Amino acid sequence: MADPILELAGLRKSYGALTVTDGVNLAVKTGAIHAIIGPNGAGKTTLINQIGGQAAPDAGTIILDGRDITGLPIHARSHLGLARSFQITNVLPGFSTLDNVAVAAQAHAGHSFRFFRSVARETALTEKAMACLETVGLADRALIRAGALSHGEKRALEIAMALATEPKLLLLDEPMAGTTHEETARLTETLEALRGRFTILLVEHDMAAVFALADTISVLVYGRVIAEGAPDAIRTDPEVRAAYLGEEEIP
Ligand SMILES: Nc1ncnc2c1ncn2[C@@H]1O[C@H](COP(=O)(O)OP(=O)(O)OP(=O)(O)O)[C@@H](O)[C@H]1O
Repeated sequence: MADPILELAGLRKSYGALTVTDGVNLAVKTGAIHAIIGPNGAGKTTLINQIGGQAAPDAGTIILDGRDITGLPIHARSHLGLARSFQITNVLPGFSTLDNVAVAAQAHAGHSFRFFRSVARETALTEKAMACLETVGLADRALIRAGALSHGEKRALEIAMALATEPKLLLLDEPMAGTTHEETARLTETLEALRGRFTILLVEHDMAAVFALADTISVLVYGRVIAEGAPDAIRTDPEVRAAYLGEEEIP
């Protein structure tokens, strides 16, 4: 596979006496679906927060597409192609599903539409937003108020809003959280359809989804990557199974 789009080297972070990221090295290959799993409190969200810019590492570097982004603010990372799925709280419930995606596209790429006259600009944004909704299977919900979508549909909408920013790397922190069994299956299909078109770094507790989707799985325990590899290798790794005793079932 191609060069890594994301490289973490010697990343460290502590909260007081608690070391939450303990020398993490990680490379996400372009075009891959790369999952990070680990027991509760292993430091997965803290790691994603450092990549997204919501938390600052104490040491180490974060390289996105060859550029050191370690000290950059969130908006600069977003400009360089890093997208984190919007939280449901960022969805405007009174706006249509389509308009939510159009607003995300406009917010990110407003300047690239500046040469369009307003009607053409609106058409271009609407077409782009519609394409993102088609990608996540929400095209038939385009004109419905976002507030009226089901929980699973809102999660799909968040992904569409992130896709509208044309990310080089999409960070997904627990996209299946709170979804029903059917919604999880649908979201798994949605993410499967993104394979090869987008590079995804996924934190997810739903092990069936992770093992179905991931090309590579990194296992984080107490802030360290204890194992990394293809799902089949991770599934049978004795250290991984020991770390998961009493936690989620590994399929
Ligand atoms: N802002 C903070 N201040 C202090 N401690 C924190 C902070 N954020 C996280 N922690 C602690 O760091 C540890 C790792 O938390 P984190 O949320 O990154 O783990 P996680 O692997 O995402 O957990 P989960 O699977 O339960 O979501 C936990 O012990 C948590 O209590």
